[in-house]
Amino acid sequence: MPADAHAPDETYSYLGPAGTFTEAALAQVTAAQGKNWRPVNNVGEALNDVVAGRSIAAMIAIENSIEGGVSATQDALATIPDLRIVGEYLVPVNFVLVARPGTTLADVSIVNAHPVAYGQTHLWLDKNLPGHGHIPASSNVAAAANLLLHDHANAAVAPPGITKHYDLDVLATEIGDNPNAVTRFVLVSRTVAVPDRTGSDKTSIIAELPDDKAGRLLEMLEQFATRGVNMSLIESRPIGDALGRYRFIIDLDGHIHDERVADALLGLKRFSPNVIFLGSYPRADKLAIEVSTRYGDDSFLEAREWLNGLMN
Ligand SMILES: O=C(O)C(=O)C[C@]1(C(=O)O)C=C[C@@H](O)C=C1
Repeated sequence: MPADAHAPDETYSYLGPAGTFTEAALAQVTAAQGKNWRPVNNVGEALNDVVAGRSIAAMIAIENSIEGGVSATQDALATIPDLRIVGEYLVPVNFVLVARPGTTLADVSIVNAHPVAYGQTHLWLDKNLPGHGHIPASSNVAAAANLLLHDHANAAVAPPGITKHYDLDVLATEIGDNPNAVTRFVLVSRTVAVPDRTGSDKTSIIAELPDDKAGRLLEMLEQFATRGVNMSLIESRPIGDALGRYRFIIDLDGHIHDERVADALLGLKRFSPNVIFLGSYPRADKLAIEVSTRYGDDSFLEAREWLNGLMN
């Protein structure tokens, strides 16, 4: 191996360049400290690094509290096989408007911004820059860096720390539409053994309905409801092969080693033609999952013993 090359199991891919919120999420991963961090241009590239074995894991944004699910991430996780979510991280996000030195707000007609960041700042932009145009960027930091590469835009939506990395003027601070905005990130690796339960876990799955008959979605949700499994997220994404066909991105409270979650997954597997298990992993918010005794492990084990007794 050349002296400057890094071993894949020492490499973590993330949406770059340095200074993105994705990098701030990776900074929360203890195992990644002191390792090689590989900046990439999009979610697909990050996950392909993992699939091809160029990196051990990739940090990717999956949901924003204002903009909702990051569709590129949801679609990639649904279509690239053998991936596992191994951790979840939260990063508060806020934005500044930056421009080349000497620019004033009155000069700004075109704004460069990552689409998710644009979606979180459009109230401010519509109010303060009515009539502005928008050019999408591959990341929040790339939006700012682009200003110094060419003059397609005269301002960019960027993370607050951006002026540490680039010689730009800050035209406005706190331009996020909601000061409490948070982005949820996941660390994704190739299929690995499921980590042990912590008591504060989440299980992510993607499932399709068997057909387009009345009540099918309700039937799928019953698999969780009848086992006392709470969902913390359900979103639909087009499967893409025909109009009106959707897959469902679902987060469940609990771990696949919890009897109620395992039992719900068995029910789901019998019902759905395509279930993808994305992983059981510790929750970023560390909230303890409350389960009534009716749905506790003992309750499932006792019921199974009872049935075994009847059959023997
Ligand atoms: O990590 C960054 O800074 C990004 O530009 C990416 C990203 C995203 O992909 O959703 C992350 C968080 C923000 O909410 C907006 C954009």
